Amino acid sequence: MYFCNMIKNDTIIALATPSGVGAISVIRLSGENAITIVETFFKSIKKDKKLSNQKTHTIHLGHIINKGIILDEVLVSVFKNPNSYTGENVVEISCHGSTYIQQEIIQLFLKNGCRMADNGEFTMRAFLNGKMDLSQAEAVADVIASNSEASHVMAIQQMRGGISNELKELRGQLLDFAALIELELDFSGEDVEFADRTKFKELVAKITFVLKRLIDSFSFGNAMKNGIPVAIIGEPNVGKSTLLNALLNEEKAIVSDIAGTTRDAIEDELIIEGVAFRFIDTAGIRETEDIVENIGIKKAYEKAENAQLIIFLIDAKTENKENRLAEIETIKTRFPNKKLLVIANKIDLIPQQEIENLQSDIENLIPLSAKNKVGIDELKNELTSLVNIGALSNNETIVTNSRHFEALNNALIAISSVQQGIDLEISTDLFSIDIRECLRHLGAITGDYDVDKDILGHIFSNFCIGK
Ligand SMILES: Nc1nc2c(c(=O)[nH]1)N(C=O)[C@@H](CNc1ccc(C(=O)N[C@@H](CCC(=O)O)C(=O)O)cc1)CN2
Ligand SMILES: Nc1nc2c(ncn2[C@@H]2O[C@H](COP(=O)(O)OP(=O)(O)OP(=O)(O)O)[C@@H](O)[C@H]2O)c(=O)[nH]1
Ligand SMILES: [Mg+2]
Repeated sequence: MYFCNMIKNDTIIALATPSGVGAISVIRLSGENAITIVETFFKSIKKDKKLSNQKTHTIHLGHIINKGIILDEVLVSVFKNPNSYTGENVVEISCHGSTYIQQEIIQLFLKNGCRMADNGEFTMRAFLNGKMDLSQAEAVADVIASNSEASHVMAIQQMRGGISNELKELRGQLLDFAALIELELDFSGEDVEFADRTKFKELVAKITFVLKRLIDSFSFGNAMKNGIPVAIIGEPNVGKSTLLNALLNEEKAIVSDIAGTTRDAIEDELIIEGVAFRFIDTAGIRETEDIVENIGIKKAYEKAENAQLIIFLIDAKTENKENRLAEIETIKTRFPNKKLLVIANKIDLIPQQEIENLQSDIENLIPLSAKNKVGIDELKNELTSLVNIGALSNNETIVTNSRHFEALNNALIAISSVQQGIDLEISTDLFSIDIRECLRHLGAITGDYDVDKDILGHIFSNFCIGK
């Protein structure tokens, strides 16, 4: 149903700026009749100036007038098919930012030949009219959502065609080979070879290489986009919630000297040096009969399991030093594949000499006092150094979209079958199907190949209105 609207080329309208009061609001129309609809109600300050006679990419001052009543003084921008964001006729009306004016203007045009745009419908039209490919259109939503330098860099790179450029040429070359190999099949009686086998093998190897690199980039890209999850775990009362609050600079979690204060995991995001981290404070881990606390402890382990980084917090002041070393070992064996940061909290309670002893006992230990906010900056530095953001500055394509990730994996499976076919020297007609399969998955990323209408509807429904 959602999509039914979308395939029409009627004229759509939406507020392009946030709803609410602002200095100026922009109302955007797109479609065949956008210019003529606005023209009916727009009176230029220049005598006899008609919008439909104006050149594309021009701006005009005048008034929106309905039945002799001036609604507002506005600036109107005209974009003419095909030279616009959507590729259709587009008009943008910059009016004063009162919600009353916004609504009156939108209502006026709704009564006169427009309909409300669905979420993402402007960008969907840009895609359907060939202004951008599907992965670029998807990146528009990421650009809008980006809230850190890292997620912004990746989204802009994608919007400018990162993954598309990387795949376009390879897909084109594979398509050529597919055609040649299928041509050979037509001559199957005769022993002809149109497709150069050596070059074909090189291409398959190259595609495999590029796909693997893109697939590998996803876990990094995904973490950068959504924030790197950092679980804070440790025994009750060691100061996990205090640390969360100190990092966020906000009293987010309840702190008390009662062991077992935190039950539910508490999360919040913090951007450090342009990278988003998602800190997760958890229930203190211990043996207990308390049912609710036990649920919290189980959750703490789950959070650690799903995190990229684990902060294991210990109390700097303890009688039982052996026990503490054993605990660190237990955490290391329980989460062998995680980056683990061991932090000793409450150093304000012990003398300097003991801090140094601790550091020589425990490798890479970070000493701090969460309560007094001592050592927090050192922890932040450590966190950023653990995240290798080199890939970002190298301008490498990083996959952040799970739809692309899935398509890349499917393409890799298909190209691996092709590779197997080559290795086993089986007849080409048996693996030409796999070549087509690979092409199909690569094409799905850029929208060059039969992307399901439901998938399109799904992709664009996640946009905000007016985009
Ligand atoms: N006012 C306004 N600002 C905006 C947008 C918009 O639609 N309106 N954009 C919306 O996301 C972004 C800019 N993207 C745009 C991309 C293409 C065209 C455009 O008119 N393209 C034509 C002509 C290019 C030219 O010759 O200058 C074209 O592609 O043919 C406009 C905006 C961000 N800022
Ligand atoms: N002296 C000192 N006390 C601290 C420090 N950090 C936390 N505390 C105190 O330690 C007690 C426990 O702190 P919490 O942050 O609630 O500890 P927690 O690890 O979240 O405890 P649970 O939620 O019960 O697992 C509180 O009384 C804090 O004020 C510190 O750096 N120095
Ligand atoms: Mg707590």
